[in-house]
Amino acid sequence: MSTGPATLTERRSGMKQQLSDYLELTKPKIALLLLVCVAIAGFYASGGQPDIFRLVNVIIGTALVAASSCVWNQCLEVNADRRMARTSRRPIPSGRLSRYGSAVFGTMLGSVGVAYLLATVGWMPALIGVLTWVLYVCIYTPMKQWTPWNTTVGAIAGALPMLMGWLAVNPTLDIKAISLFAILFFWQFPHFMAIAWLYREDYEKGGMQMWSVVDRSGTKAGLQAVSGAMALLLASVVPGLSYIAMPNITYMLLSLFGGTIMLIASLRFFTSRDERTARQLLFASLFYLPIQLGLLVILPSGV
Ligand code: HEM
Ligand SMILES: CC(C)=CCC/C(C)=C/CC/C(C)=C/COP(=O)(O)OP(=O)(O)O
Repeated sequence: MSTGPATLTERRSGMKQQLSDYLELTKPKIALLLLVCVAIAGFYASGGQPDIFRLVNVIIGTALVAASSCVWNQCLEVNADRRMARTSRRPIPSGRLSRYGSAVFGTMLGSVGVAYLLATVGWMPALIGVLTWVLYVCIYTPMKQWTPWNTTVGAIAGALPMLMGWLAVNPTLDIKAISLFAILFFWQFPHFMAIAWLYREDYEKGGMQMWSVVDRSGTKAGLQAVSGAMALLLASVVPGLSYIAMPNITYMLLSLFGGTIMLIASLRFFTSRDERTARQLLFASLFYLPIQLGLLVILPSGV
């Protein structure tokens, strides 16, 4: 053990580690996909001709508020995270960052994010940002310990950023805005039921009441995945039903194709309920979403 003063190299690598720990607290991979969703919602809401500054501003503001919510989520879940293998190496449970310092960091991110949204894209996206934060941190996070319905609440929080992207460029929420929200909402059921099954032992150790924990047979998790995938398939077709111009048949056919793959992966998971089909479903969900949303950009349907 070294007792002397830290060398410059040691201090530099300590700082690098701290920076990467703070970054890890913001769950950057989830945030990245979420921001792609926000960007696509904004692009789509503007009929393919967005005010680029508003779009960039809503992405920056949402990134800050979402990062804040993820930091606070980990400040509140430190005891559960410590008990689960998947999360025990996170910066707070492993002791690399303090809970207090992280809470300050999370509060700063959130305050700057809300102020930024207010200043650049107006009160509507800012209000949805605050509501999403409250739903995720104050309701979903503690709810994980009480009831498996937590996922439904988490999925509302996961889908609301779509409306932030939309409202930043278009003040009217129409059927297409609602269908974008619905796509992201229903997508989370196959996405998360696969995860809930893969980590069911971990979740049990952490005291988390997921469907895969309260029903060890996996039937309920499987049913939730299949129901979510069915609703997703229907919701994904809606943006193609243009009521001004012609329905966009290419978009609708490709959406039906993608939705069917998600449904087949969910049905396979439901019938087999094993590691392989759960991993395939998780993998399919992570591929499906950017492709499905990308279709909205490359095959616009007369917003
Ligand atoms: C009920 C809602 C959700 C829950 C409970 C949930 C939970 C999780 C968990 C636990 C993982 C880690 C899986 C692993 O370690 O193998 C994960 C991965 C992932 N999730 Fe979700 N998620 C939800 C919604 C979302 C949303 C809304 C997005 C973005 C639009 C998203 C994007 C991702 C991505 C990109 C990954 C892979 C990256 C990684 O492993 O960290 N998730 N999700
Ligand atoms: C604008 C704003 C506030 C956006 C926030 C949206 C957001 C981060 C949604 C995430 C959805 C979600 C429930 C993820 C899983 O968290 P988890 O706590 O179950 O994951 P974990 O077990 O890995 O911690």
